[in-house]
Amino acid sequence: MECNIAEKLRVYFIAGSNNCLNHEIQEVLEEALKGGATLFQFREKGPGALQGEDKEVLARRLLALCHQYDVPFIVNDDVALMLKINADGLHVGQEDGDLEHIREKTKGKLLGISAHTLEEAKKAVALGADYLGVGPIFPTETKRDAREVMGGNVLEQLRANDLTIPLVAIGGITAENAHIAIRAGADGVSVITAISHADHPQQATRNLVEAVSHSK
Ligand SMILES: C=C1C=NC(C(F)(F)F)=NC1=N
Ligand SMILES: [Mg+2]
Repeated sequence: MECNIAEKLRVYFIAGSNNCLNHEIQEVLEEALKGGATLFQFREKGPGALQGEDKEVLARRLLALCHQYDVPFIVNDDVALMLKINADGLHVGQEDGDLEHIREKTKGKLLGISAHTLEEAKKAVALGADYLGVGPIFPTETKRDAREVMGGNVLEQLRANDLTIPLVAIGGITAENAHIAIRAGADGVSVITAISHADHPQQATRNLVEAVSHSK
């Protein structure tokens, strides 16, 4: 991953097959890529999520689509799948099993780790994360076990404590509130619902790209 990671985090679309209501995930992803999404995370979990072979087949198809648009493909949680399909990176939460060796397991790949507090952020930096996912910034319907809503506070606290690692905000983010996360110190925003539930995912993505670039 030669590119500037902070740039890649600008509009980070995250989805699994069960997040896409109006269209198939492949259609939604292609629309998001056309709309300027800079990174994609395959997060196949929760009710109705695919498993095993079906999950791998879908992952391979979406990875190929991302690479047609020169956008890196990140896998959520599933290290084995990430390695098996040679994805571009992995995103894990602090509770996702033994993180002690996660850096060596993901050598040469992009590694994102979730952080909800300054302490968790420092731990993730020590583990060798390339970026941190910080949130939930606003209330979210998507992640059922989300921690308490934080607004821009933790982002500001991380920057005030001289953390310079690339940060992406997550949790209830829309084109209307994205500027709050960027002004608080995030390099970009990640979204599930704002794109996956949109009637027009390409326009929804364009709106997010605009909102982020006008907040810088
Ligand atoms: C729980 C999560 C927190 N942050 C992120 C990301 F935006 F990628 F950093 N992805 C997740 N799945
Ligand atoms: Mg997780």
